[in-house]
Amino acid sequence: MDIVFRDVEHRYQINTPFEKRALYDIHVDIRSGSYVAVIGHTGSGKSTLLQHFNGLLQPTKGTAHLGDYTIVAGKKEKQLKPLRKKVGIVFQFPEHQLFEETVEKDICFGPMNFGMSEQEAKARVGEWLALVGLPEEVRHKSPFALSGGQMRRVAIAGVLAMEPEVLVLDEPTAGLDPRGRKEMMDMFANLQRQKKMTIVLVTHSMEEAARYADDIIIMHRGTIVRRGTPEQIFRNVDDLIHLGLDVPETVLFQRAIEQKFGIQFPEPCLTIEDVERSLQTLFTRVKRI
Ligand SMILES: Nc1ncnc2c1ncn2[C@@H]1O[C@H](COP(=O)(O)OP(=O)(O)OP(=O)(O)O)[C@@H](O)[C@H]1O
Repeated sequence: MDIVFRDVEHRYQINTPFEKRALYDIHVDIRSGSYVAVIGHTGSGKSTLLQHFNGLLQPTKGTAHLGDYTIVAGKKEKQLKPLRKKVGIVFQFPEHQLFEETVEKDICFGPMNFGMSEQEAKARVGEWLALVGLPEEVRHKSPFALSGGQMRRVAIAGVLAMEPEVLVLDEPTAGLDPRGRKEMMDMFANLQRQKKMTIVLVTHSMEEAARYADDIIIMHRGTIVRRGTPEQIFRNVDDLIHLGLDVPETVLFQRAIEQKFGIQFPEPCLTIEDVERSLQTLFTRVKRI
């Protein structure tokens, strides 16, 4: 399903002394099957934006087209249950929302709530555990007996069990160690490829955005200020620094070497593998001379 926002604004606590405008005139298209990273400072409106993707929040101005749904400001859309199934949101620290006695019960909760029989849900638990890289043995354990990373995988399996078309991830790797982060990010990349899911990733990690996304949105004070491929976004280092954002270390390395030696790398270095390839090409050229 495509997501298309036209002039979407969101104000919290409207008509109260605490009224706060968190989104201004958002105009955005997210194509089905794409992998979009949303980056921006704390308070720039990322979480507010993504809660509009399944109607948890509704625009206070403008229109949100979410697949077959059109949510128009001022007309409270009530029949959103099917949309919630199509767009799965994994909130920050999703493991805090686990509550059942066993992993199996926790994972089955969502699909059963959406009408799947207990028998079918239980029969598919093994498949959902495999999707998030957990062994069958954890099925009958208490989720609270697992490690933090495993608990997070259980929570994610519960969202995947609803077979969403769009998976929205709000800082899914926060608090994980580097290895856990990489495993989790690779898992989402595989899901996007295998299941043709759309992924919207909110992250503070420029490295994650550069490596995994094919499209980047930068938010600043409730608006979208930049949009482009990782190559387009990270080409403009000064612009990112001006916006107060980090730049991947590999991009800074490339820039420092290019400036110091007056050379140009053959390709933008968004990942360590890009650096390796570029250096190999450069050294081969030097050897020939
Ligand atoms: N329930 C609320 N009531 C009032 N204001 C809110 C509410 N939730 C968020 N805000 C405000 O809206 C603005 C955008 O917040 P939001 O959480 O969307 O930003 P964010 O970019 O996701 O931040 P973070 O990276 O810290 O999660 C902030 O100024 C925030 O204080």
